[in-house]
Amino acid sequence: MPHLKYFSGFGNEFATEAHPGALPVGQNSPQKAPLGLYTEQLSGSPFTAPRLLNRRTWTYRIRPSVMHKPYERIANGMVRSTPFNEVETTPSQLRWDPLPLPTTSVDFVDGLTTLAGNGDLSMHSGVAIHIYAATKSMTDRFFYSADGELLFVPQLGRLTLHTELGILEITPGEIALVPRGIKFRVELLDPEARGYLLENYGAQFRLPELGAIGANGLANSRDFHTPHAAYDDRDNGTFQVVAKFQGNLWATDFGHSPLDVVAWHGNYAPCKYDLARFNCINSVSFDHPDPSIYTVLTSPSEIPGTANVDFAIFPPRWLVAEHTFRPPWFHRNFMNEFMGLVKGEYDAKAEGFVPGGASLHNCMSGHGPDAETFDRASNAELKPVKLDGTLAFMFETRFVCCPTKFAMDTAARQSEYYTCWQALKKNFKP
Ligand SMILES: O=C(O)Cc1cc(O)ccc1O
Ligand SMILES: [Fe+2]
Repeated sequence: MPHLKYFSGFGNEFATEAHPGALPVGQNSPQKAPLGLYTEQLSGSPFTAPRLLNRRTWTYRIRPSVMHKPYERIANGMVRSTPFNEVETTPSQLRWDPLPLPTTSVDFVDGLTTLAGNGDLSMHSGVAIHIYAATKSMTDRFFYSADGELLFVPQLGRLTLHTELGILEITPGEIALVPRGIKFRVELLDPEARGYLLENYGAQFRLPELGAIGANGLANSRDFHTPHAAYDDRDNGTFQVVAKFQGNLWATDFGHSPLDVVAWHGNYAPCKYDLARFNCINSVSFDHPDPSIYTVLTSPSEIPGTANVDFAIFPPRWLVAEHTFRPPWFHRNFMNEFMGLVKGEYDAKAEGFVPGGASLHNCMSGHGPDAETFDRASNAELKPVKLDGTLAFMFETRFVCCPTKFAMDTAARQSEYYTCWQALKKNFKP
């Protein structure tokens, strides 16, 4: 793989050509596009979206995207979509071990398993939470979701995402965003890959407002990286494109690689971000702040402050709060919390929440530190402590997250999860 080149900045206007002269100058659709290319616009928002939210990219490609046979339904495998009503959603706390890696040769698409979701994709609201687990690269196979944008959170194994607009390499500790509709194939750089994949049916992820924090901090725009144009000029054989459309998988054959964009300009493009760049802000006086302080990206809804989904991380950080119970407090929330762990340990759980695993605490369901953590943190000497070698994250969403039947029935579900709180003692001494 040649050294990959990226632009810096979140949601910027970029212009890139993989071949000199491929990008028209001063206009979008010349009578004849340069180098015999086809012009095609890809809109990620309505044409009339306000400038701040308007997303579109002009592509100059070897063939237009329309050149393919009709799509036909293929099996959905373990992929699920709205309505998430296979089982009645329990108010109980749920937790899972990591899903096992495939023992056979399975690519990213075939290795997708949906754990939970909410909302209504046809109404552009809610999310689906999938786990990917793959042992094989996609070569002549491509995927896109018309249902939502995709947020990759790798936990095991490096990936190369070959997208229509360029190539991104991501490693555990980094994330990638692939906008709705953009085709890609996933190559494995290691023998096995596993991670979390959030499908966001709602408004596109953006950087959160910083309010009193000011002009800098949390995830800084310049640390998001968008690839330069790169094209694949293969037209020997068949190239299967799998579309996720209205909750179902459909497939068709192209006579050429759909990743044939030689040049593009615009602001609707994939990007990646190294979570180690997150400028983490925390209490330097007392008390444990609300986890909104850890928001990397937000997908707002029409109700102020009520995200369709927030992506928050719990990265390595110093804990210095005085006269404070430092781990997360016991709580019951309006919002619904799906958590995953990329590496290390999470400070609210002494055991059982392991890398590749997941937990789900839905609306108003009590949760917080397990008994061992409560005991330890209540008695710990409050010197400065570095929480290191850890990376947990949360998909926090306004709607109850409904587990799939698979998620409830799988042997990976920890049916004894509730016991981690049962040893909490009565300490009340009036
Ligand atoms: O572990 C959790 O439940 C997530 C979480 C973390 C935190 O620091 C405060 C509140 C919260 O819900
Ligand atoms: Fe919580």
